[in-house]
Amino acid sequence: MPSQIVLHGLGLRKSFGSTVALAGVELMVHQGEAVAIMGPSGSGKSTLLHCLAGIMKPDAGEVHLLGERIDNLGERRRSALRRTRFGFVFQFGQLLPELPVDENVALPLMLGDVPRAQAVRQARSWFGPLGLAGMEGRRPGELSGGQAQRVAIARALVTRPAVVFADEPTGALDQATGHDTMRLLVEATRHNDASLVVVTHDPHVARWCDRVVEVRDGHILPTSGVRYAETPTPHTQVLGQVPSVSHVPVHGAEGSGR
Ligand SMILES: Nc1ncnc2c1ncn2[C@@H]1O[C@H](COP(=O)(O)OP(=O)(O)OP(=O)(O)O)[C@@H](O)[C@H]1O
Repeated sequence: MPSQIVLHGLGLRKSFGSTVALAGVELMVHQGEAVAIMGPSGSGKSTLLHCLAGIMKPDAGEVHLLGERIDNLGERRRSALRRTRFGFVFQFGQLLPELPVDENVALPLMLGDVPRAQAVRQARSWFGPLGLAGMEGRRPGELSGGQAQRVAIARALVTRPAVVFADEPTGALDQATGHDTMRLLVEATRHNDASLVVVTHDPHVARWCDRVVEVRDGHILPTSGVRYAETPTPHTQVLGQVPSVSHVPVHGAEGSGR
């Protein structure tokens, strides 16, 4: 069971004009834990993710990463933190269309001053385990939606982040592909001891996670957040054709330190 608290948001409040998006939220995420954030449209899920990830400053409350307060850092330091300690997977991958996909994965390393050849080598080590062998030189437009999301997963993990944030990572995929993508996302983050915070509407996606929290009108429901079901969660089962991630590079292979 994970024990160390990696990410802790407390008393988080955020309004947009008269719209209260977050009305005082507390959420703790433990090391290696996968947490799904669910709730109706407009309930505050993305705002919560953005506040936890340092994309947005809350109006009140605090966010701590491994015990250090991060919400009050200036934009430059929050940007550096997002690049080095966090990984992101969005609904539409958000890969750079003009770059081959190995360079897309290598980009966060290069932005952190890892030499290009080393960054690309490190990036390529993710392709086989994620079922992308042979696709390193393709452009994002030459991939299927599921393949593009696997590239996005590699890009999110290549810097050895403490936490991966995913906002509707399967929202643009059919159900079977979404299922496989979610399985890879959960397995690969866990394999690298990273925590995962995933916003989703889809209960099938949420079932892959260790814990589900329900957001309503800017609050986390007090009844949500039940941990660790007795029954095996789907990530422990053998499912379908997607290659195992047991050989995903642990901590992204050589190079940059946490
Ligand atoms: N930049 C913004 N400007 C104005 N209002 C915003 C902004 N971002 C979010 N909101 C409002 O804050 C509330 C919460 O939005 P948020 O995007 O967090 O909800 P959500 O649960 O992620 O919704 P969805 O599932 O539809 O993506 C909504 O009423 C939304 O309209």
